[in-house]
Amino acid sequence: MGTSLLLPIIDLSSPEKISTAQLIRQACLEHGFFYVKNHGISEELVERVFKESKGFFNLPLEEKMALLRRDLLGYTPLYAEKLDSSLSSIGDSKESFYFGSLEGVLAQHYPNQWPSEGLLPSWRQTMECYYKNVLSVGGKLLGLIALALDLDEDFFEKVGALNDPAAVVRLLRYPGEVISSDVETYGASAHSDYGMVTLLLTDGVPGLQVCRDKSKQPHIWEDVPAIKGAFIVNIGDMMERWTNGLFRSTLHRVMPVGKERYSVVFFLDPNPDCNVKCLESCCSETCPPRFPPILAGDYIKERFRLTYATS
Ligand SMILES: O=C(O)CCC(=O)C(=O)O
Ligand SMILES: [Fe+2]
Repeated sequence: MGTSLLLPIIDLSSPEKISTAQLIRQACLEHGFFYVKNHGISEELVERVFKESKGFFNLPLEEKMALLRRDLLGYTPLYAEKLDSSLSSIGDSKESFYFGSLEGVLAQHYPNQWPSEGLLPSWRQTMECYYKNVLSVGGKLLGLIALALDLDEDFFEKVGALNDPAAVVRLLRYPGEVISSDVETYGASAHSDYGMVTLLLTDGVPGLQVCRDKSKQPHIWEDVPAIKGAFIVNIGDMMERWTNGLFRSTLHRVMPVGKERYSVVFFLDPNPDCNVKCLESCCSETCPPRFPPILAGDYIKERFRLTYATS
């Protein structure tokens, strides 16, 4: 493994919103990655989520295949996805399960697929509870990110991003053993996340690495160790577009370390009808917008198409 990166730690319970927002600003300018502690989600709930996730991935393959991903939600088997579509290797060495909105228009259009209660009796209840909790943490964080950009705290509500947001939990399992192949395989190949902000929990097994300067070759990869109880948070590409590249959506990947690894990712993406366009405070005559305005739904659709096109 490479060198470990000491990322800033944000205390979400701090009553000092302005100074917390300042710390977030610094973290987003420098790394696009930071830790969030004291977020209010109990350790007990997190343990239950990991336990239920293991229960699901331990099911026979045919049970998991019965929940194969449809309209973005459900099970993706090993090697189904290639996050770095430029690679010639087989897909990434991981299996996953996505679930999303519990209520609202998106929940109606994209209904969740749940494992049967007969197989995993407390699964749905645990996952729904986690979804509600992590969505609330994500909303709080976006308020601070808005403050960090000198915007009103409810900016992302006002532009419609959080009105029925496209928020998704993704359970991941990386197998310990990797198939032998002539080309290098990854747990998750190099990518940046697509949305606004991502909140990640891992079981402590290493493997996550970030590349702080994607424009510099060769890429330099640094390890991001887990901190027990804290989220690893990173900025996504749509936030980078909103901020004209001021807030960084940092390249990251998961390397296989010869040990099974579980993680739980929460992607907080804007409502599909939200128009993501450069913030006025982030552009000027000398620094014009680098990205044209785009509807969040169109942007996400295209990114998913590229990720799954080559599998
Ligand atoms: O599993 C991890 O630690 C990171 C996963 C990730 O980056 C992703 O799914 O976008
Ligand atoms: Fe990611």
